[in-house]
Amino acid sequence: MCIYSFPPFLTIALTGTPGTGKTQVSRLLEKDGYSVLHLTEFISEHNISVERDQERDCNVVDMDGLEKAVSKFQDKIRAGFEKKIKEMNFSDEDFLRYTKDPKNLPVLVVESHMAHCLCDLAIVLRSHPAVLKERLDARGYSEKKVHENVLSESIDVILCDCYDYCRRVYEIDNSFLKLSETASCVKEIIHALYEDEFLKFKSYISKTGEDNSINSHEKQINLILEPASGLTIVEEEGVVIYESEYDDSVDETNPILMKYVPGKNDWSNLID
Ligand SMILES: Nc1ncnc2c1ncn2[C@@H]1O[C@H](COP(=O)(O)OP(=O)(O)OP(=O)(O)O)[C@@H](O)[C@H]1O
Repeated sequence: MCIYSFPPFLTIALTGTPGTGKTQVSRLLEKDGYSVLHLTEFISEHNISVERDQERDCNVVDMDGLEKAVSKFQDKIRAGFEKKIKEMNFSDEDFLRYTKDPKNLPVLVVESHMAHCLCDLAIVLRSHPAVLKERLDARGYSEKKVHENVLSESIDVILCDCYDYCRRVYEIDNSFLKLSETASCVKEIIHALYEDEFLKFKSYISKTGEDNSINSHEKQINLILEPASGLTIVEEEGVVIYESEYDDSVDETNPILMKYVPGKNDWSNLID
């Protein structure tokens, strides 16, 4: 589920099969000043696991409880950004320049192999199965657990999930990238995505004649953007919420799916 206001606050999933580097890469982002939520830590801090799956050697999570807790956390971070922005009298151009600094970017990166279930935008880290196997073996995982994860990466399980849950999905194959290079790719996508969503929302507002001043936060502006099929629009108190039906009927969902090739992407393709 996502809620739109202007300027947009985006929640972006950094997802991928275990071992693809989400934790390490997100630590690098954090160091640079990006807001990051590490879901696994968040779940244990908030006691959201309901039981232990002994066979799979992992915790079973209460997804409703998790969604509520993340949404509360997201509201807190968003309010912090909005308070800061409100105090400054930016033009749109100045605002975009200001958000080039990660500390000022109204984006929350949620890092976990299930982060995409909570976000409508996703960056998927991918690694060649042979590379992934090496990394997971080095962690001392059981043969069964390594096999399950390598198989899952081979048949695009997380990517397919993203395709169901999210409206925009980006893949980065980091098999032959350094961690810092992977982090640079992620940063480039985050900023391009933010700018694109900002301009798209702005253009919508201009067309509909809504108040387009970025200081008009008191009133959240109605933004009716075309949802990907499979998403329904719900309007609550002037805020538009896109709800995805998380069931088999959404397999016709058509998010933008892009492979990120460092230095080769033409971001004008981002605009749908
Ligand atoms: N180019 C690379 N990109 C990502 N990880 C890399 C790379 N090269 C080596 N690694 C190593 O692979 C491992 C990835 O572990 P990490 O915990 O970040 O993965 P993860 O996707 O967060 O896994 P989990 O979901 O289990 O937390 C680390 O030990 C990291 O140093």
